[in-house]
Amino acid sequence: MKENILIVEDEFIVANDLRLMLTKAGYYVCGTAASVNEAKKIIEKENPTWVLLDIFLQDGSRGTELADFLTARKIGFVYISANTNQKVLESATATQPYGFLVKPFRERDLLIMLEIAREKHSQNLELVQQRETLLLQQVQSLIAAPANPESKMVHVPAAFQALIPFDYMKIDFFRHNEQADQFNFIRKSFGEYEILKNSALPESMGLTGRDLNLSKPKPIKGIGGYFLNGMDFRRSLLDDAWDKMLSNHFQLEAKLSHVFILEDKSMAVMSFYSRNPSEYASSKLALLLKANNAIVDLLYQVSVESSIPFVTSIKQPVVNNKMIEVAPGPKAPTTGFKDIVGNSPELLKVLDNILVVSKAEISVLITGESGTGKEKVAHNIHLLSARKNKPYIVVNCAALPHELIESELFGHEKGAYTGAIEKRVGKFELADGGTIFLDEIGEMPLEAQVKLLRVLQEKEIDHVGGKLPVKVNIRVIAATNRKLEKEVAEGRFRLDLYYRLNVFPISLPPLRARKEDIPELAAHFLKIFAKDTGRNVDRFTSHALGQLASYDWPGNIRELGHFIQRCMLISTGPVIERVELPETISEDGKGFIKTPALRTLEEMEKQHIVGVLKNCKGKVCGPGGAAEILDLPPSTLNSKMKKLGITREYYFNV
Ligand SMILES: Nc1ncnc2c1ncn2[C@@H]1O[C@H](COP(=O)(O)OP(=O)(O)OP(=O)(O)O)[C@@H](O)[C@H]1O
Repeated sequence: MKENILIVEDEFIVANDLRLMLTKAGYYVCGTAASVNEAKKIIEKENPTWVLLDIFLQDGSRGTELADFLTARKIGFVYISANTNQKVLESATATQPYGFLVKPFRERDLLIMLEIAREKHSQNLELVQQRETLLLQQVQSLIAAPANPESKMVHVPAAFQALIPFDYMKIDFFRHNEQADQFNFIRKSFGEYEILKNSALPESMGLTGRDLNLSKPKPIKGIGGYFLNGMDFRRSLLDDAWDKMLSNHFQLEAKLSHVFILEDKSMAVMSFYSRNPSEYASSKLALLLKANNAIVDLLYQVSVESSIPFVTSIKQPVVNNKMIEVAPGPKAPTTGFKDIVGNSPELLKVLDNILVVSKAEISVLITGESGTGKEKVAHNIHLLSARKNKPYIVVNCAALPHELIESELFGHEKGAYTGAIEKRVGKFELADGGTIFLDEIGEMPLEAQVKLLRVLQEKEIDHVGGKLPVKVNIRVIAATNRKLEKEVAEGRFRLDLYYRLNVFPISLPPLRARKEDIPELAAHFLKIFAKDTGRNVDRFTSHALGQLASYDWPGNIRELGHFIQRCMLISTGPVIERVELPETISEDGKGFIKTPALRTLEEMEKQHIVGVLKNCKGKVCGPGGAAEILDLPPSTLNSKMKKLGITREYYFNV
């Protein structure tokens, strides 16, 4: 069946050009609208598969205004605009389109974008479906849990966290439009919240009764929900003293709020707040709406059956999570993560994402500097997925010899080329039924990228020298420490492959952006190495921990791990009192600051490689590259650099 496209474009010539290109390519154009209102009428009548949306329309309406209308109907849309102003781009991106085409464009760009959008749309529908199911399951299992209302309340935030991310959440219960109870949930670590009831939160912020009277939460004006991101949220604070107080205290930048009418006609408002200024979107409100009945039942249960007396006075005693008896609610997801340590908000966000995406079958692209834990994240996604009992195959694309890459990935037949004396099963076939993790995907040569694209599209591989394609059932997780958008722009990475892999991006923060995780990581590594070596070293002094936290760790967690291993080996007692920090890049980025520590062979090797890389202006392989000068195969140099934690920061821009 032909795909049905609506064009929302007020410039006749552009609209006509689009119509001609699309018709020629086999699409059916069901209409052209010059305004948002006109578009809505056509959409109701024609139910298009796709809408191409201009952003600024002459009647003053904006294409972005249609986004919610289309999302609610599960219709995919892509923007076509001449305006690439960052603010416009940001507001368009917040509506989660399937693509963005900048005018003027070529016919080919339009068609490729539509093809990618189609793929993304179908994967997105799967993700939406999976999120809806997950939220419903979590809320329903909480309703069914044999626990008292207070205990259930303790588990409410964890049921929502991964689906509607927040740093702080509150539930206000209203009776006869008067506030009856308020529960505040402050995220502390994965699956752990501080819960403060009524006046306990403002009191904990040091506010007095007078402040509180001035900043009471606003009464409910209407039903339904809304969200405010970034500037819109900040503007709303001008006439919402309560939110202003909260946002100042917790550095909040976005809010999503929804009113639920309970069985006895009382009301409950769930409000989620995030430090991320673009956290919320209509898709998250839609999620709450989908689970509306279950959420209403849950909120009714915890409000009506609550044995906590309704509090009208700010003098009521504090009720926090330590005082509420905790009974078994839905299974806490915390237990599922293997070898991941840390509690910083940045890491918690990553864990939320792992939880959500592990249940879907879609591709994941993990980005982050070297040593930030990309492989750990990929492995955890596999372990939490339905494929957990099937193979998990790791391929380091940087270490594959260029001439053998296809045979390594896809396998070869006996005699396919000189030296192919045996048939070889490739990594994709080994991963059949399970997950393949393509590490350092940015290093994959263009020819192999074409083949990979085919595997993703057709779900089949061709053996080198083989006659027939072989079906494979695999989930692909890819990772890179490169900026793939830059690689695409410079022609080293295929745009279509990028879009296919980037269905669900997870970005890992560098260690310097989450220094609060350093003490926990340090203790974690110490424990592991003490066990491995049988040495009795089990603590750092706070001075040593302070030293560790003061360093930027360009090699991230891997470098920290190696360093702690060395500290342990040279320590003479059970406590590491102070550390000699590794060499670091000087502020001008040009040289090392020397520390008086005696160098290990590894450090010498590292310094030598960095020196050569600097001389080669960062060129690793090819003529005049570091590998040639060091007389090493590029794959060996790459793995040495990885092992020694040599990242681009060490040798670039010098
Ligand atoms: N959150 C974490 N908690 C504990 N250990 C971690 C964590 N993240 C990473 N590590 C450890 O740090 C090291 C590097 O992690 P990993 O190999 O996953 O990083 P990477 O980003 O894939 O690196 P590269 O880009 O070089 O391939 C490993 O030893 C891993 O066990």
